[in-house]
Amino acid sequence: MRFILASASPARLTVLRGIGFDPEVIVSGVDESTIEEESPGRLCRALAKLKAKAVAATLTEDAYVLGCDSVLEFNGQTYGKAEDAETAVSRWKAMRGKSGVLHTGHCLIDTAKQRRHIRSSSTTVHFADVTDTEIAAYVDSGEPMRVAGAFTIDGLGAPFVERIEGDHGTVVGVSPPLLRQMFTAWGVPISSLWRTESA
Ligand SMILES: Nc1nc2c(ncn2[C@H]2C[C@H](O)[C@@H](COP(=O)(O)OP(=O)(O)OP(=O)(O)O)O2)c(=O)[nH]1
Repeated sequence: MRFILASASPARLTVLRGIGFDPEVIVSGVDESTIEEESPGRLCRALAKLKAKAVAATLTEDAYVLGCDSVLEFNGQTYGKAEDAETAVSRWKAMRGKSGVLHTGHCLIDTAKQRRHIRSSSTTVHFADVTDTEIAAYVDSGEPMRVAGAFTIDGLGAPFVERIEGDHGTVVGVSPPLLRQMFTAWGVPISSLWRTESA
């Protein structure tokens, strides 16, 4: 059955290909501002559901559809991407030397059997005590404005993350162990999603 990633995220596509999937990308194009939730867990799950449902509604053939959304919980606030350089600098000056929780919502839809999982995974991220100069250089790279939480764990931001508690994929944007749990709950072995060499 087709596996559709309802996300524009190159990072999510890389993770899914890395675990042997053969995902097709259909970007949902939804307006994320329509969802307001106090808790970061509820927010990322609601946004993941919005994206997956929007794409599933366009399909004429059966498929698994995965929508995701990542947010950073820090100091009691919930953050997405840094909207501009000034915001990224002030966020990093607040985050350095401290920790936050990256929550990634996952909505997995099986259109053939009309079933759905909506779950999120959370990973605590400990930030290095970076200098003003490092923050300026990192923001100048443009990366913090492209990613949830204004940092990456596998890009230019990696040296600025001291350690994590939880799975790595959750920080990048999709959690392989959570995907396994969701498919296993449906009686679908994760290995059945591995692309065959001929594909
Ligand atoms: N490579 C990498 N990307 C990250 C990391 N943390 C967050 N991101 C990226 C993954 C997603 O592209 C983005 C999270 O924003 P969203 O969940 O809103 O997804 P995005 O807007 O990119 O695409 P989508 O809304 O799913 O079509 O940040 C990281 O540690 N590494």
